[in-house]
Amino acid sequence: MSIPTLESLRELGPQQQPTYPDKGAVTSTVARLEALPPLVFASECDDLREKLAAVTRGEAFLLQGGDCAETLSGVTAENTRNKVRVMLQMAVVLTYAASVPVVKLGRLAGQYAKPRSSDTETRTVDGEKVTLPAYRGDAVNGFEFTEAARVPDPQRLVDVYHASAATLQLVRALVSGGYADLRQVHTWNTDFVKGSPVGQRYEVLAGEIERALQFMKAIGADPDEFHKVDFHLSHEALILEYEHALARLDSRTDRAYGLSGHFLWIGERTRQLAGAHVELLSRLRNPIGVKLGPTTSPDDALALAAKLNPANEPGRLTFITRFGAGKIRDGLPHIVEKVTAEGVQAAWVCDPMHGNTFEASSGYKTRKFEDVLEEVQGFFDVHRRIGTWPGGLHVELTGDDVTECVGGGEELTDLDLADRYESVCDPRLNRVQSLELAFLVAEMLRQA
Ligand SMILES: O=C[C@H](O)[C@H](O)COP(=O)(O)O
Ligand SMILES: C=C(OP(=O)(O)O)C(=O)O
Ligand SMILES: [Mn+2]
Repeated sequence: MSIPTLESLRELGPQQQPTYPDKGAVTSTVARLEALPPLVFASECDDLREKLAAVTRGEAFLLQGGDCAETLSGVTAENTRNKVRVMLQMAVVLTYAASVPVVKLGRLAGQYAKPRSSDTETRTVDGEKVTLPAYRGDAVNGFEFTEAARVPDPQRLVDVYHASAATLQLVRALVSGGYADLRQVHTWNTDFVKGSPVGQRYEVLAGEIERALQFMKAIGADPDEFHKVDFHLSHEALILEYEHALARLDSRTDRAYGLSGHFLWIGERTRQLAGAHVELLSRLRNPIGVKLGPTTSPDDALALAAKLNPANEPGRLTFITRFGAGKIRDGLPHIVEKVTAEGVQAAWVCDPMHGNTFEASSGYKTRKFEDVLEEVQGFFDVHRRIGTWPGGLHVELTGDDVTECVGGGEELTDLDLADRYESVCDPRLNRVQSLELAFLVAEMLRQA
């Protein structure tokens, strides 16, 4: 299938796009991006598609996680390593406690553009109400609350490309250079997390794994799987100029791939069947996802599957449901039932974050750990009742000790949010909360 032109996509009236004041600068940025090499390889996307086919068949579990919004200034070795590390710890917990292979997928190296519910943001500055364009992610404009920062600048797309390349390079080094080797299972448990109750629980599990590895070594078994780990990268394919410029024909097969990341997803606000995002991703060969919120009808899901995966190939399409803790038990079943009854091949993944956001009395956007957990439990219960496989978890998390979501074992409250609230968009689980979630989900998985 050919790649549609950028012009034809723009004619579809895409949602959630920046309004760039300087059209000439957009044209030259797109030309620059088109000339740059792809960030990932088509064969890596194919590998991930195979792994997601195993998820679709109920033979593996997907762990997808990372920031709501990456920032250009956040591209440091420490920040990236911390995110990879918490994902590795969570994956080990899930794999070991539930005996299920875990497919690891970062919301990383490209997650820089944000859809917003309002085009503007109003704050009180020096006693006066000031309204400016909303922050739409570092790919679009600056977070700083000034008129100048909030003007969309296409040059940022090139900055995002280079920041993603740097992140990718570091992730590849961490993954292939020994850091992700299973024999490092103890060394991932460091600093603040190590002393926490969940860190101690992890320590016990890591000890068991180490003994098992020593036993394997003693009997002469040392499979490759202990030394290397697969880790793929994903982001929401939102800004058409960027995604289109990095859509390339694969020389092996002459098929089009979106080579800005391995897995691309379509957000809740841009999943219109006749919209530009669905059109572009329908032409790309990557494994792709679509977020499904509480307004989705079973027919919407079927139509999306028909358009995005006409060959009904397992691994190609992942539905990421994000209903909210109070809606999932009523809203999800009829979608899963109808999609399953029609024989549609799709992986089902739970995003327990985006339906559970609220504003704390302190004004911070937050989520309750208990709501996150309740949505995951609802997701597992629905799939168990229908007999379908709860294929994975999609979470906003960070490897740092932030205070953005309330609750959890540390019992963070509204009053704690100001201590270390660093997200520029949605609140993320911190490292302790992430690990706690992994243990709780492992228990649900064991029962599934
Ligand atoms: O990450 C998702 C969206 O960009 C985010 O939830 C939008 O939040 P808003 O309602 O503050 O715009
Ligand atoms: C924008 C996001 O989610 P959704 O499209 O589900 O609102 C997100 O994943 O950050
Ligand atoms: Mn988000």
